[in-house]
Amino acid sequence: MNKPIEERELILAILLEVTRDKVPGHLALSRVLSKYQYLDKRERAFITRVTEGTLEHMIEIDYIIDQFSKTKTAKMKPVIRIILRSAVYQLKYMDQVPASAVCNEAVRLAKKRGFQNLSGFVNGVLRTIARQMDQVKLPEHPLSRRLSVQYSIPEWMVEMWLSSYPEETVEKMLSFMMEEHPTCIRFDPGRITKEEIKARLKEDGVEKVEDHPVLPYALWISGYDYLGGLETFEEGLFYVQDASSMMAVESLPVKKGDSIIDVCAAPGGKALHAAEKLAGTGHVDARDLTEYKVGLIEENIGRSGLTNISARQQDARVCDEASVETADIVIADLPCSGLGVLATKKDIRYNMTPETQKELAALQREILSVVHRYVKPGGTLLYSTCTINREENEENTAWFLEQHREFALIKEKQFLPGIDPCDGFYIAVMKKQESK
Ligand SMILES: C[S@@+](CC[C@H](N)C(=O)[O-])C[C@H]1O[C@@H](n2cnc3c(N)ncnc32)[C@H](O)[C@@H]1O
Repeated sequence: MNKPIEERELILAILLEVTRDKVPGHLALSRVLSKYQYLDKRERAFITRVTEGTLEHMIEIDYIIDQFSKTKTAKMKPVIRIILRSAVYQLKYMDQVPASAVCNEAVRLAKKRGFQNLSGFVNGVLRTIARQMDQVKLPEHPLSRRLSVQYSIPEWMVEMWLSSYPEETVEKMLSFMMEEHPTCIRFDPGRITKEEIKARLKEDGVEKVEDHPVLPYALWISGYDYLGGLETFEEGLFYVQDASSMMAVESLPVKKGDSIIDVCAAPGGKALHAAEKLAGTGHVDARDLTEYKVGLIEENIGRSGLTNISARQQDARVCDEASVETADIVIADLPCSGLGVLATKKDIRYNMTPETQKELAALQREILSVVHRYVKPGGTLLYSTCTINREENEENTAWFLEQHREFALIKEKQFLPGIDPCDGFYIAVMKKQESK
């Protein structure tokens, strides 16, 4: 079997799922990698690099294609558009693949997918781009358009951030979102020491393991093949979680014996972290909307070996009367637009819209209006999101505090990627007054 063609067919299938069917990129990719286990390390790396890279640079790539093609990318057939996009990514960003091979494989794939009539078009556009790539200039004005093309972030997002943060901060954020970053993991120091987990990761074939600069139980790992294939992962010796999420739980006054409710817990990152902090005491009640999501939390609880945490299905918009004033801590890590994690989830930027953000901000208010009631007098409410958008973050917290004078803001922080050593993330810790 001719391997290069097969890899490119898989890349086409993944990118179609993501761009046409709106399947999250990391899911589409990991499904293919786990289905085609026989692919070797190099092939898996190629598929990962081209799919992630194409998604990451898609606005820039479309801009390049549109300079040379009479039919603009927006008007192209989805299969042809994807074939061109992934080929242009290889031409621009992968020196090790010869330009002629990129063009030939793209033409061959177009024919194989039944577009014999467009193979000349694919060939012509790609060979022109290969010859003239160096002459492509970024648009100069306005600034939002230049940054949008340069960093492949939709212009409306760039405009939103430029209206909230200085230009220099926005450019640092955008630049961070384009870079490759190691995977951040959390281990439980109550279960394994840092030296032991580092040694086990090395045995598992992980090439690089680094200490996180702030959190003693966080590590950055890179140079591994497939995470699900690592023994340390199977044994539940670590949990993949960005440091920003860890800092959310770190900012809570967790004490032994506490009763904690996490109202939107799946897949369980913060709930498990909180349960670890309880060190075998107290209880974490981890909830989510659907049975499927509860299953994900249960899978992670099973791997963790923790016994002071359980999962159940509960719609956070509906008040669970039995929980009112029962929790020392309520974690409300709510569904959000996810713009803080664009460095890892490359496709969110293309699926999010200002309208959806507004709907999410309203949903967050609806959930907060219900779940604050679970906090005991003197207890704590954590509101967090993994996004960078004042409407979902600071404005929602201000609105909540205005409505609920019994809560006081203890800590508020917007982590910014490229500025803080983590993804973009928002935390508001609020304390409920003691009963009179
Ligand atoms: C940001 S994620 C939570 C991440 C989680 N806290 C962690 O650290 O792993 C938001 C979660 O809210 C859940 N969700 C959305 N609407 C919900 C609702 N009405 N009730 C409960 N959970 C909901 C989603 O299924 C999703 O799992």
